[in-house]
Amino acid sequence: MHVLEVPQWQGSGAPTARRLAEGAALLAGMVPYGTRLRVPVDEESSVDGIAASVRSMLPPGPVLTVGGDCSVDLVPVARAVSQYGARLKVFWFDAHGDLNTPESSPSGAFHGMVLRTLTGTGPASLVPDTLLDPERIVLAGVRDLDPGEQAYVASSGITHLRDTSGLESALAPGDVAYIHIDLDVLDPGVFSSVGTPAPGGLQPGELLDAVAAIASVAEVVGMAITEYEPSSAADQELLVPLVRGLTSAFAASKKS
Ligand SMILES: NC(=[NH2+])NCCC[C@H](N)C(=O)O
Repeated sequence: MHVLEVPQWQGSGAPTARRLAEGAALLAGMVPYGTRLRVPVDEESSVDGIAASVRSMLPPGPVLTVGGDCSVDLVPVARAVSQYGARLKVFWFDAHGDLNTPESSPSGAFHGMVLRTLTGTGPASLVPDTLLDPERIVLAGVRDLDPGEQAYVASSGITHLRDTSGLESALAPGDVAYIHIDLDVLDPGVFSSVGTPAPGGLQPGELLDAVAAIASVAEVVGMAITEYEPSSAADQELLVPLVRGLTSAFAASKKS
């Protein structure tokens, strides 16, 4: 297993986004195993340029990508789509849908467009060659959708599950899973080190149980943990066992 650290903040519109670089390093340091690779990011870097670096550095096989903002997952998910096609289910654990287009986005920030871009609508330079069928997407814990996103969810065939218990039933026999985690899926009352918090989120145990349930019925072919903006010692302490649990479930997932 490889751990790909992407200290990107350029996809986020949050005023505190610069903290994401430190968050990426802290998250990578919490992963108890794996070979760590770090994508170079600096003041001059663009989302396009970083995506190109991720593409050239992404090792074959299972990769845990740590952000950085949510859009660090563009290339890893796109690769899983091209490898697994209609067998792939993408579980998007997030407070947000990240389903805006450049036209519908209220912020203009790419991290709110990344999942929509994977389905084919987004900044032209970032749309992948092989598109993700919305019917292969499961939104988990998502509770803050902009109007354009609501309309897209209602018309596109995306599965939107507010209750994360039993979400593994979205998997058919033979399916494999990609698990994207934006830490703002957690309730801000228990974890608030994120740039775009939204009330009504999951407890850490609920997130872990849901991920473990997916990993017990399907091969997890990739995972990302994103959007950590370190701002308190208590949040950092909460993440240590959570990251260990999530990555252990990933490593131990059923092999198809
Ligand atoms: N991955 C995230 N934290 N996304 C936040 C997106 C917020 C808002 N929906 C936007 O598009 O600007």
